[in-house]
Amino acid sequence: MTLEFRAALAARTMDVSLTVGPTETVAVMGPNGAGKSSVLQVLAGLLKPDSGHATLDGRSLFELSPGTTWLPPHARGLGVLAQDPLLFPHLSVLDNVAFGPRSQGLGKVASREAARHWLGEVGAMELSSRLPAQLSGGQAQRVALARALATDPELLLLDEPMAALDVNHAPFLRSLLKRVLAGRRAIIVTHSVLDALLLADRIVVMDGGRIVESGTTSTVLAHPRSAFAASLAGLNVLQGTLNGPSLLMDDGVLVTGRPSSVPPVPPSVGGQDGMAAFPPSSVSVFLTPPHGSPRNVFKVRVTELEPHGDHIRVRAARLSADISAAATAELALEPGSEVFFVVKAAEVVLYPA
Ligand SMILES: Nc1ncnc2c1ncn2[C@@H]1O[C@H](COP(=O)(O)OP(=O)(O)OP(=O)(O)O)[C@@H](O)[C@H]1O
Repeated sequence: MTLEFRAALAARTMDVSLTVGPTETVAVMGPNGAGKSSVLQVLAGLLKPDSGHATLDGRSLFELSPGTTWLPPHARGLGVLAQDPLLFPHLSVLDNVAFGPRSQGLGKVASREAARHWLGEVGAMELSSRLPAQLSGGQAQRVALARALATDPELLLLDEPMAALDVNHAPFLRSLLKRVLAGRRAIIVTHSVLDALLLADRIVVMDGGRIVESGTTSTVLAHPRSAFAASLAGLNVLQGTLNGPSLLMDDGVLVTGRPSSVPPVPPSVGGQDGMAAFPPSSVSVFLTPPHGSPRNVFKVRVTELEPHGDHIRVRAARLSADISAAATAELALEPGSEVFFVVKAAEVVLYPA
């Protein structure tokens, strides 16, 4: 039993197909304007696509061709938690949470009982009689989570739920979400790799209104295929054609590496599209090309220098190197410098695209 979803909307250049299992949490990630929120809006019934359909455990949420079904938001069996808690300002915390069960036809007493249960689950029982204006941002978000869960939704939609919280409140909500998402079906839009790591079973990367990559969180971070996932994973990633222990890039540069073994990937077939990944910390920077052991040498022009932990990150178009401040000074690096990025073959992991 799953969520099956497909939607295309020309006005937002969106065309997405997505399946989510009964107890799966999927993180939707991608650059600004990729279409992540639009996917949630279509699922929530707030944005109508040109075509597509969605079924939740066999029940149709919408079907735009050939017939037309379009369930209104409240009839979809969803819980929504956005960046803004959007609580009803005139209702107490208890009544905000009781609102959903009450709308589903539960009696007043039973609805309040359910609300108390969920307020207890999110550690907000003592806030029951307050009005939303009397809550901190973190408290309001916890109440909004209780409200989203109180209707026992078949699918929880979370749109950057931690984004508006300060650094002190975010960890608490994150661990709370980890607990409540276990065994539930959820889609979380997030810019945070930490949220994806801790909360999601699978990452879907969107770009330009389409899904460009999808896989278990660990696979996507270990073997990124899109530029966005590579940046999330903090890796340099190059694209080309696999041939034995090397990758031939479109510009004719040959990258030597070792086939990936974790998780197992099929042995590479010559001529197959593939990727080569290596961390910026494995890259050395030279002013002249070095000789010796099997190493990959990329002639590059430095575009940017920026602090990165206790190192300096040297950026050059699609590659980055992390080197010490002393080495940066010794090489007299600055934007525009022509240098050689050097990485040992043993540090480069090759895998199919
Ligand atoms: N209300 C709107 N009306 C028209 N176009 C919109 C509207 N909201 C978003 N868009 C457009 O739809 C596309 C997808 O936007 P969306 O907000 O879904 O992306 P996103 O991945 O959630 O971005 P972000 O990370 O910045 O929130 C973008 O091109 C955006 O400009």
